[in-house]
Amino acid sequence: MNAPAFARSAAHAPPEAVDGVRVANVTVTYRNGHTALIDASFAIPTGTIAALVGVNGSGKSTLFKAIMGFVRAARGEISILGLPVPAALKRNLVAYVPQSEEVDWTFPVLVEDVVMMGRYGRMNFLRLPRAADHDAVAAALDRVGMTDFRTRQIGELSGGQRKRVFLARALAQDARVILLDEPFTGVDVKTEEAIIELLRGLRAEGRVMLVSTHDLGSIPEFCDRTVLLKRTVLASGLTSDVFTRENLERAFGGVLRHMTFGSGDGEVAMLSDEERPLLLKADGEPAKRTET
Ligand SMILES: Nc1ncnc2c1ncn2[C@@H]1O[C@H](COP(=O)(O)OP(=O)(O)OP(=O)(O)O)[C@@H](O)[C@H]1O
Repeated sequence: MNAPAFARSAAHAPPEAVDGVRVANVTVTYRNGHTALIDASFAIPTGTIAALVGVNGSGKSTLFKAIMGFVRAARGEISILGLPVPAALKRNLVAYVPQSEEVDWTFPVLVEDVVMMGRYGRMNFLRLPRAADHDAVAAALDRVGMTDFRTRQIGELSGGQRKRVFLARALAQDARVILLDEPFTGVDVKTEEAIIELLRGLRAEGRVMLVSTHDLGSIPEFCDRTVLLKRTVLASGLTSDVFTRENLERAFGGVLRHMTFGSGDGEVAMLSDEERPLLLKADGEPAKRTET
């Protein structure tokens, strides 16, 4: 895991290397002619939590859509565990945990039904769940601590509980690659910690989590790798290598609030586009956050 070879760009990785997710020279153009991603390349090994970071409109959702097969790459290739996207989707290898805004919460559906959707890919067209499907749903709900809510309407849950239900859907599917779109928005610190702990457990099982987030401050704590996007991949690799002041300033330009405290060796810069700022020491290394 985390062999130095993976820190190199996908374009330079040896062709025989099988990555969790490998994006090579991908360009995506929407029907209206807008090119949202240009020549994007990176590779993430299995057993990794990777952050996908960039300003609004930098192409994070577009990249997710390309990995999910919702939009086609005009150029380049995406492979998942060494398979092209259609083959990976057919094997139920990829799951998506959506942003809250993408879901119609008034739709009357029970928590256990949402989680059962993760099993659809394994059922025939009648979608009649078998014992194994019910067992997988129960295990997934248990793992995210939502068993007691299984017969509740999804619309009755809090933001953090909804996230956990969609994570349970990905677990019921037994996805090897899980794409999480802003998993911490509207989630309290305790739930965020619980989700991070869960992601660490999934990493230990060799899964890949690609997490789109604006929480710069929490990324060094739980994401081993980072992909910095700005219509293309500005940098990718180990978070400690990618999270430099220079890279972040290139990715965020004037968007970040930027303050400097102290002077000389004790100087700390704060970069933030959200409520959890990233602190950088004078040497450019991320500073440890202390909880208040
Ligand atoms: N269906 C579409 N048709 C045309 N252009 C689109 C479409 N979806 C997104 N875009 C454009 O592509 C660019 C990248 O959008 P994308 O949604 O991937 O950004 P993002 O990084 O996910 O942003 P955010 O942080 O706001 O979610 C934007 O300029 C957006 O306007």
